[in-house]
Amino acid sequence: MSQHSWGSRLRSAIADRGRLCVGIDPHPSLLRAWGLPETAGGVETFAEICVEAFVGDVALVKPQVAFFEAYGAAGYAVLERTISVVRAAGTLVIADAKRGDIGSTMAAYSQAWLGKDAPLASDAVTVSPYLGFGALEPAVELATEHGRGLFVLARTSNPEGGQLQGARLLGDRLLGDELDAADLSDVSAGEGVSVAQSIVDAAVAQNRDGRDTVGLVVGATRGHGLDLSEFSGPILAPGLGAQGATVADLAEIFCDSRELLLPNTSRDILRHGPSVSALREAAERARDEVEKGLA
Ligand SMILES: O=c1ccn([C@@H]2O[C@H](COP(=O)(O)O)[C@@H](O)[C@H]2O)c(=O)[nH]1
Repeated sequence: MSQHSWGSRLRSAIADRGRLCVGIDPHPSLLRAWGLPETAGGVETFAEICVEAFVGDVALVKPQVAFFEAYGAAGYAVLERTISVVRAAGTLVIADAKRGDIGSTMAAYSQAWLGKDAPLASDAVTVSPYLGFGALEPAVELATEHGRGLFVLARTSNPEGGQLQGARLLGDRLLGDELDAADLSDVSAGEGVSVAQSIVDAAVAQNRDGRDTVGLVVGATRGHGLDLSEFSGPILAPGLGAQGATVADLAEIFCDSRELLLPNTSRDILRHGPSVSALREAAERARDEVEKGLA
């Protein structure tokens, strides 16, 4: 078992460099805006500029795997190098890969993203619980063993997420048309726990060892409607900037759960590139604004 838990590593990184998590998202439109080709080579230059601008200034970066994966093996090679350089410099990497599968396959995904010496090994990875929270167990075990973390999608920042994540459960069944009248007779409208809340509750149970291995993804774009009072683990909150959320929204939405709150912003910083100094200044401004707004 690694000496340092994910929670303690995060606390120390936040104390040193604040809680902002800056995205490394090489969107095709950003490559064009930065005068780079839409190739793996363009993505490599983009990532190198981001590393120069952000490493040492912010506590965490979050490469969006999709934008590297788009270029196949060459894109993955760039991602491997980026993760490795950032981690070697002491900045934490959250790989935004949103992996989730049946348990036996999840074990392989866990090795890929959280294995000790795996080529893509990151400090944390985003995972989807929609094959069942229990199917994530291999990832929870490996992350715990190596002092790394998971961020489980609970209430995502996109408007489409609400239909599924806000659906209510009766026991472990969805409340809806498929239940007969007898099932519903003792359940009044609005009763039952939401799917998203059931993810929160499962994360609370996993974190009882005090290591805060299991974090949540809760978007900053709207009121989440969740009871987070029992959850003291990390919360990755995307949506700041390009998706419309502000620091004032963060302060309001996460009024009771700020200790390990990690607001994420990507395009709103990246639009300042390709100048390294302009990117760094934008990240520092956002970092300081978040610290002030959540103090
Ligand atoms: O609920 C979620 C989960 C993940 N994301 C990811 O975060 C960034 C946000 O980028 P912006 O440019 O700041 O909008 C991106 O990589 C998403 O895939 C999210 O937005 N919402």
